[in-house]
Amino acid sequence: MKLLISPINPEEAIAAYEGGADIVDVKNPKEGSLGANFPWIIRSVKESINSAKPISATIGDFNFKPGTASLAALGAAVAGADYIKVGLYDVQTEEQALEMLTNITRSVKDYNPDLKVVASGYSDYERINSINPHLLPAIGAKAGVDVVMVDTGIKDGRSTFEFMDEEELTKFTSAIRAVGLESALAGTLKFEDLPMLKRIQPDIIGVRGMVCGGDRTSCIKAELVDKLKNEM
Ligand SMILES: O=C[C@H](O)COP(=O)(O)O
Repeated sequence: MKLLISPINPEEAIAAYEGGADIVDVKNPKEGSLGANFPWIIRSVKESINSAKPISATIGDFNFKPGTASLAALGAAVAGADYIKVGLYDVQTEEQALEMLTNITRSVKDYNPDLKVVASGYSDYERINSINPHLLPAIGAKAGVDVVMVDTGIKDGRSTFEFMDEEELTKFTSAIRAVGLESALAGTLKFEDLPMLKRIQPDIIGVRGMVCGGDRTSCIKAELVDKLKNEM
């Protein structure tokens, strides 16, 4: 399992890197679960760790706006992101998800075919009226994305494990693997979830709150990233 840590600025990015993050994921929680940060923050995060690790950038919790999302995805790519992550937030149908992901992927890969696109659904999709994440492996494969993920849409302390149990998450990651993509799990993960995560074996786990000491509005602590990396 690779460890993706979500800092909001270069100082936190350095803590994530020093603690042993495998992917440094720039986001802006003020704009939502997968809120986008500014291009200059993405660039300065990349510079702060001397491009020593891949950079991921979220482009937002999106409703059905394929053009806007494609342009945002290109912006993240130009700013230096290696992984471009989109949240299908207010996207309800398979057709909408496919149109979003196909255009975002084209936008990113036309710029640089080596960059990776991450399609994120939400474990709490029912409470945000979004698409069921179990539909995303097939749609993601058809659209040409690289990683399929789940996170929580509402950051109110409830974890992905409250919405999808071990059996369901195992089924989700297996379906992603079966179509040849990488899987990522996130959403208020905690240290005590590690045994279950090890059994599920996603390719990537994504965290913020856990390495801020439990409060995601606080800041990332290198020693907690290090502890997590060791326990993984
Ligand atoms: O991509 C990962 C998310 O930022 C996870 O944040 P969280 O652990 O605070 O839910």
